Amino acid sequence: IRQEAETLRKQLQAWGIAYYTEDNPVVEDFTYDKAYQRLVEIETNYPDLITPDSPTQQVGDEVISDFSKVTHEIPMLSMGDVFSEAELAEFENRITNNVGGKVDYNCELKIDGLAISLRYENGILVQGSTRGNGSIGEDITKNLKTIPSIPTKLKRPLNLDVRGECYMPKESFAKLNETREANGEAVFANPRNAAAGSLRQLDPKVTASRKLSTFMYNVASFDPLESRTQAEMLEELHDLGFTINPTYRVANNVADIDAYVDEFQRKRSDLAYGIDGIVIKVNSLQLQRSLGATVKVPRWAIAYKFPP
Ligand SMILES: COc1nc2nc(N)nc(N)c2nc1C
Repeated sequence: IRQEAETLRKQLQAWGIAYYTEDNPVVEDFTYDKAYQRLVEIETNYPDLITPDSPTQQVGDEVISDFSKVTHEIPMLSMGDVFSEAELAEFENRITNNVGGKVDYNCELKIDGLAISLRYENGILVQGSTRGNGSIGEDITKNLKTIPSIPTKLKRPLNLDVRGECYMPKESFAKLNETREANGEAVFANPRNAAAGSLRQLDPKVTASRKLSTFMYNVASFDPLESRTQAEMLEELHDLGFTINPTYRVANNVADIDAYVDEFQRKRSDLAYGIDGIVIKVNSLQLQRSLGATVKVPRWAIAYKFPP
């Protein structure tokens, strides 16, 4: 029993380090939980086997492993997905019927990264967080402040929440995995996991070393902005100091949307970052507001997903 307790302690400690500091779980949560429960069972029956360094004694454990929580005043929505141009036409039909006429759309690349929200007060970055479940995310302000493309001070003293995608460029991803492999560490499966793991680091210096970047695409503003359309909003974000993805394009009909989709399905492998599809949004912000959202997704936007 003493030997079993010792082995369990060593395993849980090694797994805990990989999970909490490398954010790179080397075992399924289930395996970790089973071992943890067995150790608790042994220590309950044989208290003299409890050691101060046992994972069951590290009360601070849950603190270092968890970031403090952030409530999104304006929920961070996800989006409905479509997988064919026929479904895309159905989306456009729904909008036309709902609005009672043809509208313009803004087409944007769907970056394969991690959704983040940046909170500015009087133009100063005061908080940065992950989407989480849409209403409650994790406070990763310190980590986000290490990313060069995120302005800590805006060109205007505005109060706003800006949403966008944090991603790891393909090249940084390849280099990171080369280094990890050379150091005998587990490699990340894809740039999205690498970005997520790098953002959820407890040590901002590790985040800073991962060469992350951002494309911002949405403003949940508390101060009125000038822009009247999605495309103008992207330009306004750019003028405020954010990095936006310049490939966006206004489309007036389904044929133009299909052309954009086909173009970037072809260009996908040449891009410096991963994309998992295209986002098509009603361009008029006033129409976006009047179309509104369901509990989980906006009615005025759809994601056309590429095959993996
Ligand atoms: C309006 O909501 C959204 N807009 C988006 N736009 C782009 N370009 N990429 C996304 N991943 C995205 N995601 C969401 C939830």
